[in-house]
This record gives sequence, structure tokens and C-alpha cells, in this order.
Amino acid sequence: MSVVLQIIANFGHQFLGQTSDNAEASLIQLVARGKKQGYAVGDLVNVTLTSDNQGAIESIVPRTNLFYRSEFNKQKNLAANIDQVAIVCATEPAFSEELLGRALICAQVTDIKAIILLNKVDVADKVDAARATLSLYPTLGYDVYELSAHKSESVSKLTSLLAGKSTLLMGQSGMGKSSLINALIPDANIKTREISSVLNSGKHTTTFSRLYHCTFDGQSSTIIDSPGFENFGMAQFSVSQIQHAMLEFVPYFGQCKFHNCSHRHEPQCAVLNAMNEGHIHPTRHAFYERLLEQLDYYDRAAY
Ligand SMILES: Nc1nc2c(ncn2[C@@H]2O[C@H](COP(=O)(O)OP(=O)(O)OP(=O)(O)O)[C@@H](O)[C@H]2O)c(=O)[nH]1
Ligand SMILES: [Zn+2]
Repeated sequence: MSVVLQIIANFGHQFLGQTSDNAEASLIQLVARGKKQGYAVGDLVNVTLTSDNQGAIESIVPRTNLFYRSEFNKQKNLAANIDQVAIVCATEPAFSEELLGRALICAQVTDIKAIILLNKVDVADKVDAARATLSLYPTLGYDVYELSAHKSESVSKLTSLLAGKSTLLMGQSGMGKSSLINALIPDANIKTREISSVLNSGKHTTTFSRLYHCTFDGQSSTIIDSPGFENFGMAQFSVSQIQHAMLEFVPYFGQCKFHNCSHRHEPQCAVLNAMNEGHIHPTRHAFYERLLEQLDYYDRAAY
């Protein structure tokens, strides 16, 4: 029998599938048939069932999007078919603005809405510094929501952002992502144990993405939890894609002296002028330079 299932967990060579509209549906262990393809959590796949709880993936339903990071030819799929990505930062330990910036660029190029969650705002002596760092981002168009995973009222406010949507939750280790998942999805631990029992092993479950069906504000929603990340390569993007994802640069494009201006060192560069006049934050320009340097490095390494 052939069915369409959604991949809800990805263990590299093995996947778990479930019907996308029924959170209570049993878990089906999936294997990829034929050519190995990079499936992602959130993918819809055509499956031939081989038993009650096993099946073979025959093909993939075309994706609306795929959020991934990559170094050289190594690709790490985080989620497919998502409506938004929520990047979890915290007051302590301090988060990396570099990683936040990279996740925002990736969302921008992939045309996925990004929101920033500042968790642990109950840590009174650290909250001002975190707020100061994040104050730049609303000026670029990214909403920042403050919350505390330990306070139920702030978690229930968060549900209105997630209701009816498929959201990828990502963040560095220690930002409180697991605490947030447990607060949002009270049976998350039970579901994780179910997965472990299907796989006869619990060891993989925290290192791979997984999808939870939930109901927020009466609307069926999904959350994809991804492993904490400590780097974010973007080898897949072109210089032009990165430039256009630097949203505060965009108004100045076309006004530089050289039409192929890299906005790094050229004379009469409208972007550099805007920075010197205080319209573009120097830390963002420095960030942009680092991204381009990394692309140069990938290019040189390819030859
Ligand atoms: N004060 C405070 N502590 C929190 C909050 N949320 C999480 N924590 C604590 O922060 C620590 C890390 O939380 P986790 O939920 O394990 O963080 P994580 O981001 O899932 O980290 P990994 O599992 O390593 O990826 C734990 O000691 C939590 O109790 C919060 O809102 N306020
Ligand atoms: Zn320029």
C-alpha cells in the first residue's frame, strides 16, 4: 500500500514517518530505497508500506523550502516545508551574534520568516546586555520576543506566534531550547521515548532534528526541534545572495561608483558611505566582510 507520510525524525540513514495531519498516528520506520537522497524533517514522502510500522520511501513530494547549512560539500538539513524559523538566544550564557546573524541570512535567502526569541529574561543582571545587543535587529525588520521558559505565562504568549504554523526552533546549546520545547509540548519527553523504543536505542534522539505535532490556540501547528549548533557554514550561497540578505544594505544598491562594487573597500561606495554616516551599524558591515571572506575561502579551497 502506498501512502504520503511526513518525516518527523531523521537519523541519517533511517527516518521516522507519520501522517502529517494526525499526531496520534503510529510511527513508521522508513528506509530510503535506491539512490540516497538528503531527506529532511518536515519532508513529505511517498511511501510503500512493507508492514504495520515499516515502509520504503519511493519519492519525495516537492518541497516548498529547505533550511540547511553547509561547509564545502557537507550539507546539514535542518528542516523542510517550514513557515518560519525561531532563533533562540538567551541572556546567559551569552549567545553568539555571529551565529544569529548567519541564521538570519540563511532565512532571508531561503525566503523564510525569522523571529528572534530572547529566553531567560528572568536573569535580571544579564538581561540589559542581551537587550542592548539585540536592539539592532528590530531596526532590520526582525521581531524580538522576550520570554522565560520557566514562566508559564510567557510560554503561553509564545504560542500565538506558533499557532497554525510550522516552526523550526534553532539555537546554540544552553539557550534553553529543550526547556522551551518541554514547556510548549508537555508530552515531548514521552514522544522522545516512543522514538527511542522504535529505534531500540535512545542515543540518537538528541542529536537529530525532530518534528512535534501540537495544537496552539486551537490550531494544528508543528515545531521542529533541531540540535544545538556551534557553527553555521553557508557555502551554498552566492555573494549576491548574501548582499541582498543584508537588508540594511539594500536601499544603497545601485548608488555605488562601480556597478560591481563589493561594498568592502571601493571608493565612493554607497554602503560604506552609509556606514560612515551612521546608517549602517559597523558590526554588521564587519559581519558581512567575514561572510565574504569565508566564501572566498571556499572558492580558493575548491581549486
Ligand atoms: N533562569 C532561567 N534558566 C533557564 C530558562 N530556560 C532554560 N534555563 C536553564 O538553562 C539551562 C539550559 O537549558 P536547556 O533547556 O537544557 O538548553 P538547550 O538549549 O536545550 O541546551 P542543549 O540541550 O545543550 O541543546 C538549564 O539549566 C535550564 O534550566 C529560563 O527561562 N530561565
Ligand atoms: Zn558599494
